[in-house]
Amino acid sequence: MAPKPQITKALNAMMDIGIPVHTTKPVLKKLLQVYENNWEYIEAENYRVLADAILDLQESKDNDPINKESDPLEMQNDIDVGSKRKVATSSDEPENYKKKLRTRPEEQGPSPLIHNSGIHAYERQIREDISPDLHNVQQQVEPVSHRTNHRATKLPSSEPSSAEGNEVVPHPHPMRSERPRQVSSQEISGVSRALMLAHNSPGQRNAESSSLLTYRRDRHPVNKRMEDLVCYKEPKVKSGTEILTAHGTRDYHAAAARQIDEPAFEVPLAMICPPDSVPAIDKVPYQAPPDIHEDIVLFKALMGFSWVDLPFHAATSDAELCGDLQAMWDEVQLADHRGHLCLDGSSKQNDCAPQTKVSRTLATQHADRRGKRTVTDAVGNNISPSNLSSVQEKSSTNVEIASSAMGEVKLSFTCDTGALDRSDFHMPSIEALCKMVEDKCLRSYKILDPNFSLMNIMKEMCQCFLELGYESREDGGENIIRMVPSLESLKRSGIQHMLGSLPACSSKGPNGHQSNVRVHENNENSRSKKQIGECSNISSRSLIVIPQPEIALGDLRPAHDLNDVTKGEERVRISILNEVNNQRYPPSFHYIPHNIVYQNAYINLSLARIGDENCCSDCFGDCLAAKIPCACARETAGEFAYTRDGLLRKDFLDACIAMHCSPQKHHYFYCKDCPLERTKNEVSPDPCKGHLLRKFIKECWSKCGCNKECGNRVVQRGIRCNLQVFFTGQRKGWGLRTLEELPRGTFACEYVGEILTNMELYDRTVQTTGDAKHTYPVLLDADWGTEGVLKDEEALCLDATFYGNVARFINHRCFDANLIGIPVEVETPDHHYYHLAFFTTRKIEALEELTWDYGIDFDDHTHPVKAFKCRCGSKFCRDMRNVFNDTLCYVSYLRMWERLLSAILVRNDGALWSMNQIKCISFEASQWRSIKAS
Ligand SMILES: C[S@@+](CC[C@H](N)C(=O)[O-])C[C@H]1O[C@@H](n2cnc3c(N)ncnc32)[C@H](O)[C@@H]1O
Repeated sequence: MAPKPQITKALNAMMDIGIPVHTTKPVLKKLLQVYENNWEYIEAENYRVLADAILDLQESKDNDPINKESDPLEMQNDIDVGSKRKVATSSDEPENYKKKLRTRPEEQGPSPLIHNSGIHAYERQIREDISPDLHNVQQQVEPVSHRTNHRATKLPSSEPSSAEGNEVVPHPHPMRSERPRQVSSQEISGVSRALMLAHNSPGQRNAESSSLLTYRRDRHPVNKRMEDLVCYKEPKVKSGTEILTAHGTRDYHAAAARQIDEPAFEVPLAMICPPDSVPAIDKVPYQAPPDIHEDIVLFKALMGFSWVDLPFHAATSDAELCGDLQAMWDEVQLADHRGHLCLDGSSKQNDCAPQTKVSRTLATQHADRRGKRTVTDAVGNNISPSNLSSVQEKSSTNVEIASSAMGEVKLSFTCDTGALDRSDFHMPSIEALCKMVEDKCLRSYKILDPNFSLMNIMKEMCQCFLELGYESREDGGENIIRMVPSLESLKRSGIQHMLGSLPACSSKGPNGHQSNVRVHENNENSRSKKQIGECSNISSRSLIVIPQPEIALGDLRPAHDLNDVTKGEERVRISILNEVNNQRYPPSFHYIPHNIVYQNAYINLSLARIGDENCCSDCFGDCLAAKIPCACARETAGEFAYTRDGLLRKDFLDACIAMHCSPQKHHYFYCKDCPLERTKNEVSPDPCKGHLLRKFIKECWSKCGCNKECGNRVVQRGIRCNLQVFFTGQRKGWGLRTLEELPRGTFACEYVGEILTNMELYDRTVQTTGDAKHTYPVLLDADWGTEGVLKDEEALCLDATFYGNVARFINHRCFDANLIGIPVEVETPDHHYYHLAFFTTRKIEALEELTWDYGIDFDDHTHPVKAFKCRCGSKFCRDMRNVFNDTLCYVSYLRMWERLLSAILVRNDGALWSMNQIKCISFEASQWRSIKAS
């Protein structure tokens, strides 16, 4: 009579691998008879003999049609476990066991439901309930109370079964010569070995698996949890197609069963080499070595689940999971004493890609055993192309999802992407892959169409994988990994269009079949990249689905050409660069090199209006070369504004700067009937608040006799500096900078935009939201004071919000900006309309941001354009919201109010100061304050 604990242990060991008590018991009984109760044989290698015997028996029974109807196991399956018999009679048990032993998915139909939770409960219960009576098991013959149908079950066997009918012929211990039948270790089936390794009890497990077991049971109880998995869908296996099955802990049965009647080799799609896509490295016809399935089975048994079954627990962070997977992987490598190629020296790419490693290793050890030449994969592991080529070209897209009562969710997918048959593919890093997917998808989900589906995201991810893989790399291209061309065309969905990931029409893949998968445009014009740039301010984590039926095609266009925002409209290229964040593009707008009239603006360009006094028709060549300045210099007091070097004359520039910086010194003028105030209140407009009087430059033009290269034609020749649009990172958005040193007085660019009337601007400002806040319109009011009463269509302004040039990127700076806007008369002698040209107020270093003073009154809350909070950083900043941060300035400001208050009191005539007067005092005070502060 065997001691009780030995029976319990044996039953538990079999339970651990899914063999129920009622199946184990009769076999165990037989074994004990054969071995004359010598437990040493039975316990050896974690009950290998017992497991083999059970499986062999089942195999022989399946092959014996006569005995199928009278299964001795069935006859004995209901073993008395004393008063707690209910465990063995659980209705779940036989069915579950049968399902566990199901082999190929084909046999199960497309989407069978496998309820394994019952098994788990059963096992747990058995452990608790095994009766003390069990030690008598081999002497007892139990009545049949419960029949289990194992007929559909197909159990694997590594060697021809020696069972005769129902007779159990155990495998003897391989290490003992006196055993009844010697079996070499090579003959041990993969299944048996896997069972042994996976289920060594702590006291018995050998060095191979002990650490793994420790990991599985102690460090990470995932395997236990995985027993609760309920598979909702299993992958469809296409004829001749190898897939990775994902059936949790019981997969070794399927793999082992496949071993019997069909060649199987499980590798992820990413590792599959099409037969003819790999150069003639290995032309020897490939024969699957007999032990490849052992590897698969062994690995799965060790891991407790196949690589696609890695459990994801809600409470497990990515980093933890990666760490766990890495640990598992290390265990597996340790456990595999045959010294397969492992990931020594692997790159960081592998840190979070255990599935790839696993499959690679299976492939590589497989290839190595055959002693054939191999190719290396992206991390330097050898891969036999012929091994991989045994997998068919075509496969499908599959998603599996499983969850347990404990709240775990398992998601795995195999996505065929219709990859191109190219040899330049390399394995991208998981980090790069994730980032690309995030960029492509998540950040772009400002709006999702109703057809959005997770499947599309997965396909997108696979496509990103490919795109990264085919991008140029720096490692010399030694690692060759091929992809299997797609079987199915990916169905186009609205989201893919929205994301810019697909072209308007589908394309044909190299293998001829239609593929909607876009081959990534690896240039700055990529639609997806445009989307990224436009939407990057959207949180990458917030997926808010807003159904929107139609997306205009124009939305898919890149916002700008990053190499040249001018689209070739200027003589120079002006690039766009963001070194601060991932917002690739500035807001979209139409680049125009010259002003255009929006609608009602009146500009009289007739040549007839230009009299002789307003041009130099007698001049020839370069007017600046003439001894006497021509008529065109009359505007600037008989001297040209420009030097022979094309710079602004110093005294002219100084005067302009002085007028700008000290407007209170009589440089303001007041309209009798201010167009600006009229727009605000047509019926009873406020008095004019004043406009800054400015000096004009007059350039020679078409009616002049000089040539185009005349020194008095600077602004009209356009931009010549090397400029760049860049992201400031100072909460000012984009800005403009120079890439070269600019001397003082250099013409940088003109402010170009739509020419609007004041009324039009007012309407637009009131109505427009969104992008409008990104620009700041300019009043062409430099000469309103001398023009008398301007009609509405003559009171003009420029708005570069929708149409504009590079000047729309120039940010504001109070007082000490490095650019100054100077009115330039070119085509018209009157000053209703003029060009606003920016000149440098000082020498500007390369890479310095260009700024100009918009002339904003930050205290004027009646202005149609609401002032932004100034972040110019100037110590002369006029924005009081900044000023109040400075204690000294605050005190000064208080003093100013004290002065103002006393002035009011002194007047004592009952009259209040006008707003203009107050502002004037305020202005002076702020200047004084600034000086004190500095
Ligand atoms: C002509 S645009 C300049 C380009 C703009 N930064 C962009 O990203 O497109 C004017 C707008 O830039 C921003 N801006 C310009 N200067 C600024 C400053 N000193 N502080 C804060 N924002 C500024 C304001 O939003 C303003 O309406």
